[in-house]
Amino acid sequence: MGNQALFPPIRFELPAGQWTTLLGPSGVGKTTLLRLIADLPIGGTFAGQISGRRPVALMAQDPGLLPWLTVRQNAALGARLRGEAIDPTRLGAILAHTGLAEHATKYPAALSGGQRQRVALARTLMEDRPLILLDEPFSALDVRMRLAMQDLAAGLLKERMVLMVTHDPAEAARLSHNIYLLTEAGLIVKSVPAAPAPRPPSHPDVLACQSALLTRLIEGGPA
Ligand SMILES: Nc1ncnc2c1ncn2[C@@H]1O[C@H](COP(=O)(O)OP(=O)(O)OP(=O)(O)O)[C@@H](O)[C@H]1O
Repeated sequence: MGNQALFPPIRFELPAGQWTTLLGPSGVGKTTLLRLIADLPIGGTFAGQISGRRPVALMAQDPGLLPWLTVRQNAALGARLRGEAIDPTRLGAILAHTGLAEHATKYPAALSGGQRQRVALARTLMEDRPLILLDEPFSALDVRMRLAMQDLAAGLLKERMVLMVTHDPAEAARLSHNIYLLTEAGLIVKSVPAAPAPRPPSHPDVLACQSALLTRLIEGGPA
């Protein structure tokens, strides 16, 4: 950004049908990377190449709900903006699975932060896109809800190409097929547990992966 590069040249691939997770210190450029992939403006210039772009759904850090629309209308916003028919069965199921059915007619101002985040998740899950970008999608949720939403997203996005940014090593260890750590020195590939995702949070391999990530994040420093 500005005259200074955020990080040195990096290269990575997003395999289809896999969940790829990006961790790293605050301000290193994770959101910028998502915005680049989504072809959205960034606060600087980009030198590089992104190949094989696909139609994308981005769930940003800020839920970005429209205050004059209800939960139900916000969740279906993508189709509404494109002038497409909304599948009421799919919408009803996603609102039910995200625990929002009873809040469907409320407006964002009447929701908690976690409920707002779930509306943003519901909106992203409603988007039938091959590439899904998630920026700290579960950060505002309590532990039980977080696990439930992780399982829901992992199930609904199984066939998709997913790139998630998170600060939570436990989340990364549970959900990922590939884990990258972005630092000022470059991109570090981390190993993932062998068990199929989503993995139980207390599985020994998940705890070991979580611990290794935590250690690396605490240590910081160059790759
Ligand atoms: N629109 C912008 N204009 C100028 N600089 C920006 C802009 N957006 C982000 N930056 C800067 O670019 C750097 C990377 O920001 P980015 O949001 O990608 O970090 P991040 O790794 O996602 O951080 P966090 O974990 O805190 O969300 C930061 O130093 C930030 O201040």
